[in-house]
Formats: sequence, structure tokens, C-alpha cells
Amino acid sequence: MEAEGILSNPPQTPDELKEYRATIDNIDAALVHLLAERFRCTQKVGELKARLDLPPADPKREERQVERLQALAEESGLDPDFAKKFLRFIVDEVIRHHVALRG
Ligand SMILES: C=C(O[C@@H]1C=C(C(=O)O)C=C[C@H]1O)C(=O)O
Repeated sequence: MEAEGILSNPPQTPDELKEYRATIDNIDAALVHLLAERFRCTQKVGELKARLDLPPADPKREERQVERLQALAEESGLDPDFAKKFLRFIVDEVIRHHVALRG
């Protein structure tokens, strides 16, 4: 019996789905570790910029990063537009940290 998409007797998760999900969980953990490592590095950059009185954002550098990542995305079958948006999301957060570090 099913009402509004709720099964009274939910089917077991198929083994194949469990395996895909285990892989996804591993990848998500790796992404979090990589992002943490990236933010540790950008924290150092932010401290350096604050010390040397350099601007928090560097749009020219960002342009080069977008081009490079879009090419890498194309090579590896990832939507280049998604890669661009993802980088923008991260870089905006980094710049926010850099602005805060200037005090
Ligand atoms: C980390 C830097 O600062 C900012 C953040 C960037 C990033 O997260 O990759 C890139 C350029 C800058 O806008 C940098 O200048 O290298």
C-alpha cells in the first residue's frame, strides 16, 4: 500500500546501490579533506597578503584558474560550467576570509 510516495513496506537497498553509496561516501570524505587542506593554504596566503598590504582578491589569477579548471573539467568529463561555478563558490569564501584578516 502506498500513499503519497510513502511505502508501508520499504524495499531493501540493493547491494549495487550500497556499493555506489560507499564509493560516494569515500569521495565526499576526500573532498572535505582536500578542501580543508586548500583552506589551510589560502589562510597562509591571506596572512601574507595582510602583512604585505596586498589586495584580498586577484581577478587576473582567478581568470587563469577558471581557464585551467575548465580545460581539466572537459578532459575528465565534468561539466566545465559546473567547475567554474564550484571554483567561484570556493574563491568567494576565501576572499571573505582574506578581507576579515585585514581587520
Ligand atoms: C589565494 C589567493 O587569493 C584569492 C583566492 C584565490 C583562490 O582561492 O584560489 C585566488 C585568487 C585570489 O582572488 C591568491 O591570490 O592566490
